[in-house]
Amino acid sequence: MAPELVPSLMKPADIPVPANLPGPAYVTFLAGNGDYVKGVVGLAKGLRKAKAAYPLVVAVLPDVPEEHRRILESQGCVVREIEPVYPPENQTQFAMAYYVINYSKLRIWEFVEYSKMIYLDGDIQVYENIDHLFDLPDGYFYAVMDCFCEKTWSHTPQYKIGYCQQSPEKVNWPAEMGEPPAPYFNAGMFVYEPSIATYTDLLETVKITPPTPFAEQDFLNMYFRNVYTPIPLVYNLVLAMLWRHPENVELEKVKVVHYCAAGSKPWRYTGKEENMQREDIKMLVQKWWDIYNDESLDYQGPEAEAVEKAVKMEPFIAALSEAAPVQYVAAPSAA
Ligand SMILES: O=c1ccn([C@@H]2O[C@H](COP(=O)(O)OP(=O)(O)O[C@H]3O[C@H](CO)[C@H](O)[C@H](O)[C@H]3O)[C@@H](O)[C@H]2O)c(=O)[nH]1
Ligand SMILES: O[C@H]1[C@H](O)[C@@H](O)[C@H](O)[C@@H](O)[C@H]1O
Ligand SMILES: [Mn+2]
Repeated sequence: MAPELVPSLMKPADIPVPANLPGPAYVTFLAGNGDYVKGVVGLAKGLRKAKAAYPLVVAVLPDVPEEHRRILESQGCVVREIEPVYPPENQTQFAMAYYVINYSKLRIWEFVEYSKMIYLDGDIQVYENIDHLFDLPDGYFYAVMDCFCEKTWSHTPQYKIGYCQQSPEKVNWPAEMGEPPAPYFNAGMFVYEPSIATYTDLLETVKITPPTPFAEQDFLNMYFRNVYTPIPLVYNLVLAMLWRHPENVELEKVKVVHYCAAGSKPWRYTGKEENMQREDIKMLVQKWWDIYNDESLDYQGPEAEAVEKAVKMEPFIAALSEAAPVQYVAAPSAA
């Protein structure tokens, strides 16, 4: 086989990562045979619209039907089956039933064929490119701070006294209650590095950690407390922010929307629940549907993708050959 030719003038950072070396990727999680698959299809199309440069991996539990897996693959997703993770035996009653399944998300630390990943819930939509988050320094856990004001938080002291880390000046944390709670992130979106050492330790630690209401979200907050680095809320707009802390939200700057408020999942939206008749909510639900229904955003297959990449490279190659005549060196043959 003839040796491949590569231009010797490429700077190391410009050389595309070879397919067999770990590169960045997006990852989401899918459980069951219900309608969350729609959320993931929407997300795949949203990432395509935002021209994300990296694939979307879907970590699926064994109960995701074959038909849903095929839909995801036909949308260009990489489907990876994971085993469920259960919290310590007979203690699941301490976590909200609805959230128990999310412990399985811990398996995504095992995906070491990727160097860095952005996890996104299936009820998230990406409206603007966020690939730059992959350039954040390694060794930290990046996520957006949560809001404590919705009823889902009613079991906590924060909720009871009306304290929220999003506007700590509104209700001060009383001195007699000790230190205010450490910064707490919403686990619907985060940037992390897969690692077998971390994965093994996460699974060992979860086995000896009593479950708490927000399940893996509480657990991840505890586990990564020393490396947690908040990022701006434009990277995960928890919808309740719109009515709980409107002064903190600049909606036109938001890149990532998390449809987590009760009644806001676009594919289940009826408009009946509290706050669901707000104009901003109706607009965001419509925006989600516009992407979901846009056939031009359907995956066109690997050939179309390769052509698009080649077109993107054209100006770069033209500039290179203008700057200096391209010299080619023989790359070592894989054969
Ligand atoms: O039947 C289901 C339920 C959930 N999911 C997946 O699990 C994710 C989390 O569920 P929700 O988005 O419905 O939950 P919330 O956004 O209200 O939950 C938040 O709190 C949870 C606590 O367990 C998790 O941390 C979750 O990532 C975080 O966004 C979904 O997006 C989806 O990716 C499914 O695939 N099928
Ligand atoms: O992860 C949870 C969930 O998204 C709830 O819907 C929201 O009210 C909470 O703030 C959050 O912590
Ligand atoms: Mn969610």
